[in-house]
This record gives sequence, C-alpha cells and structure tokens, in this order.
Amino acid sequence: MASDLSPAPSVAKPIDVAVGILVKPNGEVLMAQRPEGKPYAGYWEFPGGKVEAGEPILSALIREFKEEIGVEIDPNFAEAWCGCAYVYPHAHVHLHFYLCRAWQGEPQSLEGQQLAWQGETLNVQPLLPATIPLLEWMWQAR
Ligand SMILES: Nc1nc2c([nH]c(=O)n2[C@H]2C[C@H](O)[C@@H](COP(=O)(O)OP(=O)(O)OP(=O)(O)O)O2)c(=O)[nH]1
Ligand SMILES: [Mg+2]
Repeated sequence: MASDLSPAPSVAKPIDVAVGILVKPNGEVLMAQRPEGKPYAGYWEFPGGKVEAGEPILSALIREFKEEIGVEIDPNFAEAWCGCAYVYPHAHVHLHFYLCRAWQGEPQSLEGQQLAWQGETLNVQPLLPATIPLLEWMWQAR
C-alpha cells in the first residue's frame, strides 16, 4: 500500500486572494474577463489577485486595483464582506471579498481584459465557479 500521504500541491497551501466589488450608486458592479495566458482565461470575475507574502489583504486589494484597472480604492470605503475557499485544479484559493463604494479614477483595461458594469441580470458569461454563489448571495442580501 502506498505510504505517501502528503497532500497534492494544489491543496497543501491555500492562496489568499483579495477581490474587490466596485458598486456604483445605481447598484451595478464591475466585472472583468480574465486575460489570455491565465488559468480560466475568458472567464468573468471581480478584479483582484493574489496576496503577497506578509502583505495585508487590504493592501493587496489596493495594489491589485491599481495594477489591473488603474483605480485607487479608498480604504475607508472598502468593507470586508465575506470569504470563501475553492479548490481548482490549478490552485486552492481563499477568496476575501470586499465591497467598495468609493474610488478614484475610471476603470481602465490595463491587462487587455474586457470590463463590464453588471446589474442583477448578467450579460457576461461564463463566471469563475467560486464567484457564482457569491454573486447570487450579493443580490439577495441587498
Ligand atoms: N480576482 C478574482 N479571482 C478569483 C475570483 N474568483 C476566483 O475563484 N478567483 C480565483 C482565480 C485565481 O485562481 C485566483 C486569482 O488569482 P489571479 O490569477 O487573478 O492572480 P493575480 O491577479 O495576482 O495575477 P497573476 O499573479 O497571475 O499575474 O482567484 C474573483 O471573483 N476574482
Ligand atoms: Mg487578478
């Protein structure tokens, strides 16, 4: 019988991910399409990305928003909302979602990604699997 019980690399160490939901006064939220070359390219998500070693999650959120869409998030208006874990074939992620109602700058596509403001009836597909239940829950919780 095999004696190596060490977990597969994908489940050994969850990766923290800071995710931001920009919410406009009319309730629309900003979604982005993952660019070519990344896992799940073409899938829609909320902007954000991996937290670096030792980096506070809110700092990672602010950094990722500058890098990906050129938007300056005001930390005083970024509300830690909820988290979830998901095991993908490429990684085990721990997602930290923030609701952001104030920011500076107009979202720009700095990584060649498509951006779209979305209301409750989505017109973008497909979504990252881990994001689908969060989005449904968000509309219910409003
Ligand atoms: N940004 C974001 N990531 C999500 C969402 N849902 C979800 O499962 N993820 C997963 C997909 C990825 O495995 C991980 C995010 O990592 P990423 O590939 O975007 O990382 P990153 O922006 O730092 O980019 P890079 O290091 O690959 O250049 O989290 C979501 O709504 N937004
Ligand atoms: Mg990203």
